[in-house]
Amino acid sequence: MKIERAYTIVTSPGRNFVTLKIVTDQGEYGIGDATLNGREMAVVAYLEEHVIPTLIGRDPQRIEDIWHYLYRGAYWRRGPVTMSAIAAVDMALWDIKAKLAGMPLYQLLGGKSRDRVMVYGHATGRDIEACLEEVARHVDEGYKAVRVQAGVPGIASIYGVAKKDGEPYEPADSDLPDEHVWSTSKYLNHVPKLFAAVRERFGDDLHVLHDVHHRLTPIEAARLGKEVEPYHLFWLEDCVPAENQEAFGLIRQHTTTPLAVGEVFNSLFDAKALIENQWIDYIRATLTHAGGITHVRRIADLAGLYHVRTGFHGPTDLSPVCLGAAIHFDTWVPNFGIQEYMPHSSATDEVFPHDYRFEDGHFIVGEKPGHGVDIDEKLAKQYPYKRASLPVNRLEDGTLWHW
Ligand SMILES: O=C(O)C(=O)C[C@H](O)[C@H](O)CO
Ligand SMILES: [Mg+2]
Repeated sequence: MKIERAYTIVTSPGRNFVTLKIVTDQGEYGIGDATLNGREMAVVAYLEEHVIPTLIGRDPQRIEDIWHYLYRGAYWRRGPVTMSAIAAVDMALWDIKAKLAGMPLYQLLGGKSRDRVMVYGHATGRDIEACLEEVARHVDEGYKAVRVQAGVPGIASIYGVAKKDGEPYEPADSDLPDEHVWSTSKYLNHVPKLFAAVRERFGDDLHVLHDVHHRLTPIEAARLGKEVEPYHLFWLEDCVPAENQEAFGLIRQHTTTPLAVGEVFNSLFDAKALIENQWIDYIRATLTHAGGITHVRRIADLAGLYHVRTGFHGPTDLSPVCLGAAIHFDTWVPNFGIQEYMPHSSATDEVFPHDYRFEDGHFIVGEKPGHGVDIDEKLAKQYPYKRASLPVNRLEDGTLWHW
């Protein structure tokens, strides 16, 4: 069996997605998600110019060999563009292999470790009351875990809060980057009130999560972690930028609030020290940005040695292909933690038919051979690409800060 064709499909049913399709000479095909929010066309160029030509004629069953050919063979290793391209190839090849085996992907990985996969939804509001209403809606819809993000008085536009209450949050909302203004002190003085209000209204059993989105220094994160301990968060995410993994060691000395990090990671080496020193509790690197199933499986295995659990990134800027494959992975992986879930638009779900389903705060994995997600190429063509950029963030004095 040989790879006969491979090509990228760029579609934008409300937001941009990049999908790689690999077709064998026996007619079987697989698809992978190659979406890198705000940098989509960089991955398309890398795939079309430097990856796809090297795939033609290869045996699609040799997943591990192809992975190393694209990783070691690239010379310029790692990085979000390279690893998203490798991930898309890897996801498509696992899809093909599972289809050839006539089994759902989770069976190929090792079978079910659980019957359903707990998710967390996104409750956002321009103020605490609006956010509580969104929490209530999620609880009514059966969610057992909710991420809470609310506006902060004195900060005009903040990460994770939709422009209009009740609308989904879409960060890539302009052709060129919007500029937001940030105040750490206003945020730190306000956000503990959000968690107090959630616990007051919804009690102790609801899993509550929060995303700081890389904006604090280690000692500020230590202060926040300590202050929110009475509200026993499920996790505090991306509390500091994680290039310097040791920073989490300082935070860890001050607080028992569980820490999650890694949605921007693209290889095991971004997380190795964090995991081996048990500086974190959840690793967020997911299939599309961290080299696919072949590599993320290794991250999860290392994490499992150190009581670190998976908590895959899962916003609407990862396509249903990534989500579908992730649910198979989540169903298998022994050290599963939780799966992020921002429902895609109905237009997106039409372009990407899938067999996973949401039920009572959990995902139920599908039983179709492969990862269970397809792409309607004819429909995809109706949604042309339009550049969309993530914002940048400045402090009140104009310093370019972390977004
Ligand atoms: O879903 C999350 O936790 C995020 O932080 C979302 C990111 O801002 C988003 O994926 C960037 O494209
Ligand atoms: Mg995040």
